[in-house]
Amino acid sequence: MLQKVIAAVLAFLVVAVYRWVRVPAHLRHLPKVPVMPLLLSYLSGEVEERRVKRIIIPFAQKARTDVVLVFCLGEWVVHIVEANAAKRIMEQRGLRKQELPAEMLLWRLTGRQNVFTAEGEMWKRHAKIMHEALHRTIPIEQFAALSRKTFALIGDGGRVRWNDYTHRFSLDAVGTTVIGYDFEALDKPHGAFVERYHEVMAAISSPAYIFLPALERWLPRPAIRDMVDLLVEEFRVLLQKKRDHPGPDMITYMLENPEMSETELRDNIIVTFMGGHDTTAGSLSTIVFLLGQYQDVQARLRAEVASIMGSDEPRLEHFSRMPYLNAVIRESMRFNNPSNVLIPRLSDDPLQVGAHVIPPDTPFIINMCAILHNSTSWAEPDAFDPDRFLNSDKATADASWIPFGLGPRQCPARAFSLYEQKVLVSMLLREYRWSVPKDTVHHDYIKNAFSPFALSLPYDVDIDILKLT
Ligand code: HEM
Repeated sequence: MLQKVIAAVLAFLVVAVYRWVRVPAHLRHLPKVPVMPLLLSYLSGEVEERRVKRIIIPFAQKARTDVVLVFCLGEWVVHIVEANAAKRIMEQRGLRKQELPAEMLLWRLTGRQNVFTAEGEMWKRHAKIMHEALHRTIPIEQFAALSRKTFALIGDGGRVRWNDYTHRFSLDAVGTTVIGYDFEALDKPHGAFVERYHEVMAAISSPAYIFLPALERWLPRPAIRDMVDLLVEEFRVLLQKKRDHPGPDMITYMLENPEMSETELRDNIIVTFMGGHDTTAGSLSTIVFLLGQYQDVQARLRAEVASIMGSDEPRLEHFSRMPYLNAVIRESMRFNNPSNVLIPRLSDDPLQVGAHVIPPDTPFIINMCAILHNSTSWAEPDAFDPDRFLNSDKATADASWIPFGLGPRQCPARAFSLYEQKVLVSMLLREYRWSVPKDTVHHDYIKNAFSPFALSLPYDVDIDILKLT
């Protein structure tokens, strides 16, 4: 009897799983990444970047395709893995971001009335204000002041956990320049606000709740919800303070705009805060790690910085005369691209990609990680080689370099973030020399922490740093 029950339960489970992972009829013409390795990867909590490099890229290469079907969050999603195909698609009209599951706690934090999630007229209004605010000036002096503050903390050097500094640096950079509020992350790493933010993000990032958002209904987390609400309230208070003490920042600029409602203002502060620091921090962790690993690149870059900037304060015009710095940053952002995938999109119309047609209303993802490591665009994609942005491959390399996204919704803070990185890296090179310890955890490849937004955030980036005399 017991055997029959077990057999029935097993049969039921097999049928349920088969139905769950079965490709719908209208997508069966597309090359499908095998589902079992994907499921094992999700279950093991593997980060997006590894999954793409280990499973998706090899499959696409073998199948010689620019389009693959990937099972994710209970549905089949089309991934675009080649730069030209991605560009053509993102220029199409009638694209919209797919709404992620409503249960996700993330929405309680960010709301939905912000430039990141809005569509149509609301998005145009928000994007215009954000674009103007971010392009008024590039706060080079503020980036330089924060770099000096970081060096004061590092002192004469020794072994330094660099990713900790990059997070504090980039949080204060976005705080003081965009939001107009000093979170004092460099001065007070354990300040109440910063701690609460990290706690909330760790809870939101729980892989189980990311891959099965319905858990939020089945196993609700009231204590975490309260913490999220408290954080949202802190952002509201911050907005009120900005009303009373306006300054030369993006939030003041938004407040001057009569069309922005209170909720829109608050939601935009939160997404700018979130989008504005982890990405750049991840990138700065990668660059400095790679410069520590490739001593020849570090020495060559230091020589360029010395010849152009000397001992001057960094100025905008210095950076247009530093092609190698530009190449190193581009190559680092390609090698361990900070943001791996764009938010899934839907199209009202069928989309033609080479020989394949993506039916209307099918979720598709621009897989930036796969594109930035696709061997049709990049010779030896797994090698760190800044010269590819300077030599005869430069035109192809520049055209396929898409870490800030594509189309009208690409990152409005691209220049802001690149200058933030250029200032810190050039000043660091003038101040210090560094190397990677032999026992680094990143020996075979750069290890990134799990991120609910599929970011590449290297952890435990220790460097041995020495002050130059
Ligand atoms: C290395 C640094 C950064 C990277 C790699 C990056 C990457 C991206 C990407 C790929 C997108 C497009 C997302 C999509 O279309 O699905 C995006 C959008 C966005 N980013 Fe960034 N970003 C960075 C820094 C920043 C900073 C510093 C800020 C704010 C100060 C910022 C604010 C935004 C906003 C508001 C959007 C939404 C734009 C829209 O939907 O119209 N980003 N970013």
